[in-house]
Formats: sequence, structure tokens, C-alpha cells
Amino acid sequence: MTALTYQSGFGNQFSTQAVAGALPQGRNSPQQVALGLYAELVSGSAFTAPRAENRRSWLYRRQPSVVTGAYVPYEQPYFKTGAKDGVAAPPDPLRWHPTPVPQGEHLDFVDGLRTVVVNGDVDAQTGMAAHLVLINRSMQRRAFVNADGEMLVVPQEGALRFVTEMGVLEAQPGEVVLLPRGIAFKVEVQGASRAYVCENYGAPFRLPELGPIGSNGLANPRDFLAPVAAYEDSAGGYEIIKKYGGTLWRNSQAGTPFNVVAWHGNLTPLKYDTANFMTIGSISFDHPDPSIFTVLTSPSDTPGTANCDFVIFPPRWMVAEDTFRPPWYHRNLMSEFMGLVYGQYDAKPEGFKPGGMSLHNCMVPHGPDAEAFEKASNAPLAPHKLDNTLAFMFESRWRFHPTAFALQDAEVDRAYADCWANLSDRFTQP
Ligand SMILES: O=C(O)Cc1cc(O)ccc1O
Ligand SMILES: [Fe+2]
Repeated sequence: MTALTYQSGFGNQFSTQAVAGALPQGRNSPQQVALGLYAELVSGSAFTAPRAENRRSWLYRRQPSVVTGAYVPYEQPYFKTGAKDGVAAPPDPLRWHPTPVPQGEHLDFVDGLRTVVVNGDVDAQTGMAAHLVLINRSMQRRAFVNADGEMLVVPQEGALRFVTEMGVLEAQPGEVVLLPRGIAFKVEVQGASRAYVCENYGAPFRLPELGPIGSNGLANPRDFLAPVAAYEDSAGGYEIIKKYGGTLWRNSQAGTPFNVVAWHGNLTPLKYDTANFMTIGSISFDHPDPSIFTVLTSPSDTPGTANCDFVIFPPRWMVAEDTFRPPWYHRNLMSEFMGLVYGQYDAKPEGFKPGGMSLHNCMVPHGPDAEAFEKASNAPLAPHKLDNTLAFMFESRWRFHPTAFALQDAEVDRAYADCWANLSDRFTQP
């Protein structure tokens, strides 16, 4: 396998062609595109969105994507959409042990998707879903198009290869991939693989403002990598699975959707290696808010109150003096869904396993388990590296509703609340 080529920079205006002369120069839509190609525009924002938020790309392809078959419904009962597909959210903290990848049945990226929590309303373009995807089979002559939202994929076990209309990307655990709304892709695996997915129905993810941090730091724009144009040459039909308004549809078409010979623009799949995240933390005292770990944010219409923040807890030094260093006990207006890619999470060193998940919804109290509290309250405060660890959080202003799958079929940790039971009343009256 040869190493893939990428182009660097979040939101850049990229130009790429797989065949010399395919990309029009000086205009987007010449009377005749070179090499017999068709021009097609994909808009990821309203035409009139402000320049900083405007996303669109021009695709030059062998056939326009309108050449396809008629859609019929497709059954995938575990792929859910919006708050309406969840059950009443109990006000308890919830945690799940890792769900193994099943071996008996063939599961690709589409059939292996298991929605865990949902909020919002896809028709109102608000909210998101957090899914697990359990994969043991590559998509072959099959592509997926999600008109409901962009997808942020967080591989947890196994490397994933994404063939997209705009080219090919590979990602392994520690890296993440952002797939824009409406762009066709398929996922190839080498063996049993598991990933977390954020499906974002709202405003597209962007880099957070840096405020007093300045012009550098956190996720730097150049570390986001876009693919170069690549097209499939092999003949034969394709099945397209399309998610549209919370319903899945399928069709058959004679050609491949991966027929884009050249493209330019700023709407593109991206990958990002979290090892490149420039982490900031306290160098004096106190535990800062986790917003310092924001990689990407999907804003809502209320300033500072995200539809979804993607936050990571990467390897970092803990040096704060006279401080309880792990997260504090807290209740949060925002709702917190977490996963663990590898290693240990400092607030729950034993109970939260790689591949597991937790849900601390709006105003649900949570914090370090009794063991972590005991340890951190008594540890010598020498500089200490939290190493070989990567947890993440999808944080949303909208309360998450677990799905029936999450509460009935997944590995719910029925004893989760016990992890705080030993936090006894230690008050001593002076
Ligand atoms: O609850 C959690 O584990 C996530 C979290 C981490 C942190 O450092 C501060 C607040 C917070 O919600
Ligand atoms: Fe929290």
C-alpha cells in the first residue's frame, strides 16, 4: 500500500486533479469542461452565508450525481435520528462497557451503525447523534450519502480507509475524520473495527475562536488534511444508501459515485491527528474548564452555547499546585457524552474502559469516582504526566436521549452509581 497524499489546512481553498488538464482554470463552469467531464457544485452552506462560513466545492466528474436509480426504503433499525427516536432520558449518570464487534453477521459501516444517544431535530438542522459503529466488513460496490448531517468519525479499534468523492483518507485510532454532509463515501477495514461517530445535524464543525490564547494553539489549521482527487476506474454498478430526513433509502446505479477526476473548493473531507493538538492547561493552580480542549465546535444560535463541541483529553502534564487535579464534581447545563479511545481517564481510572461510553446529561451530577478522589486528594503534587491516554467528549446544549439499543442491547454498567457510594460525609465539626 502506498502512502496517501494529502493537502493541508482547515477551510483552505484546495485545487486538485487526478489527470493533468482536468481542472478548469479561471472559471468554474466553462462551456465544455476538458476531457468530457461534467461540472457539479456542492454547497455546504447557503449561497449567501458569510464568507468565513461559506463552504462549497466544484467537482469535475465523469457523470453528474443526478444519474442514478430511484430510491426505495432501506431497513437499518439501529440507525436513529433526533430526539424523537430516543426514550425518556433518566436523570441518572449512565455508563456503558465496550460493545464487542459481532462475529457471526456481516456488518459494514452502514449496517454496523448503532445509535446510542440522540437530540435535536434533523428537519430543524439542530442537534446531533452519537453512534457506535461495529464493522467487520468493507463496503464494496456500496456507498453511503448522509443528507442529514456531517459525520465526525473517531476510530477506536482498527484503521479505517475512507473512499470519498473527493479522494481517499486513512485514519487509525488517535486520528479523526470529518465527512461533510451529502458527500458520498465508503469505508474499508482490515479486520474487526470499532469507532465512535458524531452525526451533526447543525452548523458545520469549525475551529473554535482562540480569544486571549492568540493566533496559535489547540488544533492548528494546517494539521487538518484533505484528500487529493482520485477516481475509480473499474466498471460495474453501485448501491447507494442515502440517509434523508431520518429515513434510510437505497438505489442502484450503473456507475460509481467515485468518478470525480478533479475538484476545487473548501468543502472537503478532512482528517486530523490528535497527537498534533497543542494542549493548554493550568501552570499555577485550579482545574480549568474543559473548553480549553475543544478541537472543533458546531455553534448554535446562542453565542458560546454549542450545538456540539468536540473536546479531547489527550496526554498532558499536570503541574498545578495546591489543587485537586482531576475534574471537579459538577453539574452542567450542557450535556456530556464521552468515549475513551485508549488508556485511562483520570476521573475514572478503572471503571471507564477503552471502547466504553458515558452520559452525563444536563444538570446530572458527576465527577471523579471515590477511588480517584482518594488518590488525588492525597497524591504528592509533583509534576505528573497523564500519558498514553485519549478520551473525548461530544458536549451539546441539547439533552441527549438514549436509544432503546443503548438501554437494552448495549452493555449498560448497572453498577455505575456505586463508584461514588464511598464518598462519605467526612465533615468534622470544629
Ligand atoms: O465530566 C467529565 O469527565 C468531563 C469534564 C472534564 C473536565 O476536566 C472538566 C469538566 C468536565 O465536564
Ligand atoms: Fe463533566
